[in-house]
Amino acid sequence: MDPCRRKDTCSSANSWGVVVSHWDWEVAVDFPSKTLTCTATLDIRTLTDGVGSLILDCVGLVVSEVSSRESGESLAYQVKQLDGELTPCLDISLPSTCAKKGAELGVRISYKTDPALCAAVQWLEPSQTMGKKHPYLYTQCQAIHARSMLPCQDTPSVKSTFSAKVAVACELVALMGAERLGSEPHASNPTLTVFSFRQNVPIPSYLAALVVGALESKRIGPRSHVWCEKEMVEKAAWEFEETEKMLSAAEEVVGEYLWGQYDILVLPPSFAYGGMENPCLTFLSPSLLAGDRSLANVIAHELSHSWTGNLVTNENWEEFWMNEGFTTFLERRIAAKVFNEKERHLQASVGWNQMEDAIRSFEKQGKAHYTPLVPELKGLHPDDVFSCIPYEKGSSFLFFLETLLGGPGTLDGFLKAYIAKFRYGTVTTEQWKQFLLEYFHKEVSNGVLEEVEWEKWIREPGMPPLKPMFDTTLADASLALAEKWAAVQDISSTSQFSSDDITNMSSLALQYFLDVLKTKPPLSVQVLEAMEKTYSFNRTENAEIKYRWLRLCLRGRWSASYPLVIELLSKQGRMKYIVPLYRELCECGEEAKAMATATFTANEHFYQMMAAKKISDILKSSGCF
Ligand SMILES: CC/C=C\C/C=C\C[C@@H](O)/C=C/C=C/C=C\[C@@H](O)CCCC(=O)O
Ligand SMILES: [Zn+2]
Repeated sequence: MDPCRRKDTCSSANSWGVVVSHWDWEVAVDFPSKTLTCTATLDIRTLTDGVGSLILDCVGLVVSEVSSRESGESLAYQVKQLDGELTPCLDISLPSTCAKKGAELGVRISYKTDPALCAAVQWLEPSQTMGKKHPYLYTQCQAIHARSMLPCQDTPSVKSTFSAKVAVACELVALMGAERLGSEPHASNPTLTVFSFRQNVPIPSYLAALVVGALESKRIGPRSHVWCEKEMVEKAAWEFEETEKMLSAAEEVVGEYLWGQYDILVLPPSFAYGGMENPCLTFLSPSLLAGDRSLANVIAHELSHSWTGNLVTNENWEEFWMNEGFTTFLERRIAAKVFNEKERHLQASVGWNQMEDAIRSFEKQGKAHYTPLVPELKGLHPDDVFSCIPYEKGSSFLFFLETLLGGPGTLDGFLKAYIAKFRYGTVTTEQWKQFLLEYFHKEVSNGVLEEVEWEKWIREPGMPPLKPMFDTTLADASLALAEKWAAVQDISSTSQFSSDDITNMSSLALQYFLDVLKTKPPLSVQVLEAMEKTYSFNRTENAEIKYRWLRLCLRGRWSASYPLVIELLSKQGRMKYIVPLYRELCECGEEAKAMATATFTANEHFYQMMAAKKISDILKSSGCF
């Protein structure tokens, strides 16, 4: 093993000795049994002499046969759990023809997924869809769930191309994060249609993505469609109409878009994330459909991953900020181009406050070791460590470097060169730093970067060593208003407020306002009532505002807000909202805890598996069960 190459602590694969360069996937989707019946043929190549086996990550896969594509011979295999590894693996004995470095083989694996263990796939009943007639499934593989639907080297350090054929009932449509090659009737079963796909850009396993449902599409740009159930198509097409503008802005900064199509899929509300950057087909939560395009920055974020993350990929999950910090930075460079520089600064300020909240929350839970930009993950599941910290600390770090190097836009040339150098491969913080220091060698010799406390930014837990100078023009009014509300002593003084206070505030400025209030002592029930009367936050359609508002209500123990919290928790599976709301609800006393438990029990199967696990952990640690 290359001693400079750090082992991915989240994968058992022997990818130091053998790599999968392409996988071909044949899938039959069976809704009644909630299983995928598959054959995966992996093209492997040995990297050293004497590799006797292919070790793949594998969770709950019921393997029926493994054979060589070339000879048809069966290959011996064993599913086992290696000491110190997070999940089981499939150990396949390789034939003697693979003994030498550079040997190639097609390894064919027939298997079924296990509905109880397949965290990658969410199966929805027709009743859980908008149309109510057809079932639906979608996948979420990041960080390490691909192994529950595909035996693979489930580490971002390995990238492969793939091809796939997916058989589904005739009335359904299958899509993957790939080029769509078309569909045809199944050769022997007239009730099935087979959809074909190909991804020619090598991708890590976490970007494998599949969706099946009664999907329709509408074109929203020269290289973009929006896909969803037909009931939502028009609304989604309007909300995300500015996609092409954002794509073009990104291309100005980081170079040509290399993936062909950039489509968007709007999922049912159980989807646990705001968005997922699946190649060629971004997956989005319907919580972004605010009706006023105010949450479309998530599109800027997801499409930015087409460069930072999907082309240049974090080498392992400890390096997650190489995906997310860079993407958040690029997302905001797009905001500066499409809107203006001040908007970019407001986004960064809101992000900074979110990061502070996440860091304080981990510290309170005794998990400060989750807060460095590059945390140590040995023995930890990436889902547990996930937060906005790599996004915001990472983006703030880049922002700070940009300030030292000359201000807005001065990193753009560097970013383009960085993408060109590392594209189709992976990267570590150390490689990035070396490349940055070489690229800016003149500035370095002039001492411009001398004040950077690299180790503090990169390795130390807690808040970064300094806060970059964000312009506060668009935040000032929110801050002043929050200070006024926080200062209310006598309820009669709330007559100074009126709905005009917020008429000219953007959705983001309102988020800033509510975030500042969250850092203050809890508002009293009377003050919360007055605020509701003045601003009608209970009725907002904007999910970012709603969840912030409800958190304030819970902190103020306003029991009249509990039904609204329960309603959100029952309709929405996005973890960014439901995890903090469950946590806060559990702090509101025994009655609220009972409500939280009942809500979870009723919705456990609506939530994605990892979301359900996270919430169940919160309830357990709160003594709910
Ligand atoms: C340093 C952290 C270590 C590992 C984390 C890696 C992966 C975490 C895993 O839980 C998956 C994350 C998937 C994220 C997908 C999309 C996000 O960008 C959405 C952000 C939250 C939201 O807006 O809803
Ligand atoms: Zn992202």
